[in-house]
Amino acid sequence: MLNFSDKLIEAIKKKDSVLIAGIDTTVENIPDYFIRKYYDDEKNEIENLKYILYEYNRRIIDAIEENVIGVKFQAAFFEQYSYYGIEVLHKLIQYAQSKKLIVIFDGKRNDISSSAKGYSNAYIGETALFDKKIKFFDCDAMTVNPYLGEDGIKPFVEDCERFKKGLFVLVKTSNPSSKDFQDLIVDGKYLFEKVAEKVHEWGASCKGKHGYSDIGAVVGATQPQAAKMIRSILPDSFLLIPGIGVQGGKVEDLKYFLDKNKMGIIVNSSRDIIYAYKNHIHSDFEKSSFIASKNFKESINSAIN
Ligand SMILES: O=C(O)c1cc(=O)[nH]c(=O)n1[C@@H]1O[C@H](COP(=O)(O)O)[C@@H](O)[C@H]1O
Repeated sequence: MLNFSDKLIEAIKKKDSVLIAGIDTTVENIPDYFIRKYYDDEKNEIENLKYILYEYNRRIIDAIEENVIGVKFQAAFFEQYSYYGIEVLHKLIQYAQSKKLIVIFDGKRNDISSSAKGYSNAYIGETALFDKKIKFFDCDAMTVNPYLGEDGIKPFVEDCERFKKGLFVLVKTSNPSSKDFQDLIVDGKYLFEKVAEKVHEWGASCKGKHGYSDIGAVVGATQPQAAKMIRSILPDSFLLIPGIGVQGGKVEDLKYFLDKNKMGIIVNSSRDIIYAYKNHIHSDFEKSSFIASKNFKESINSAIN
């Protein structure tokens, strides 16, 4: 079985893309014509939710799959619909896996180690159930929050080693308030630099055959200055870069995130892809998302090659 970092590298080469589509769909943003077509008055809201939320995202995945290496599912968008949403998430993860896409679970999870282990079991590891061990979600990677420190991260790192999975630790996030804590000075360094140093340490035991670590960092596209500093601390980690487009991150700044081989990045875009129909690219939502993802892939490639 390939390490996560090797899987990423192979997918990037095969598809000539570093693009990840963020599946962050809410029902109110699904086009009216789609809802009118599929809403069944004979069924209740929940049954309609489950069908429409699944079907819209499934079709988006079909439309964009040749332009992206994977999908990132943001848990909040599914959790807001209670366990009905989680059921849809589970089905969509399986669908993306059947298409050989890389699946990232974005829940920014963490807790004390015993609880962190439960999150890790669910999304990248396995859960003991009677006399069996079950891989419930079996995603390729997940996002984690480092605020609790090393003992909260270790259960995830151990599962990465054991199951060849990946982690993306929040190092410098894309939002304006990321400065509140992440830019505090500790021992003469920014706190995000300290976190990056830890990510480097945690990743030392999980390296793939290409020499990249399976423990990566989340660095917002809106943070090119921080990215330069983080890259020097993390020369062989993948950076997951969200925040391009709607949040103000620019494709031209991606060069600051690259490693010495001009690699080591994956770039997420959510709303600009899943709701591309709102930009009137095409009358059909699937074609709109296809065109948006293709344009995105190409503009990223010309900015980083
Ligand atoms: O971990 C993330 O994915 C993440 C970290 C971060 O710093 N900023 C950030 O926007 N994200 C996620 O990336 C996605 C960005 O969505 P768009 O702004 O619509 O492309 C959302 O799912 C966010 O939750």
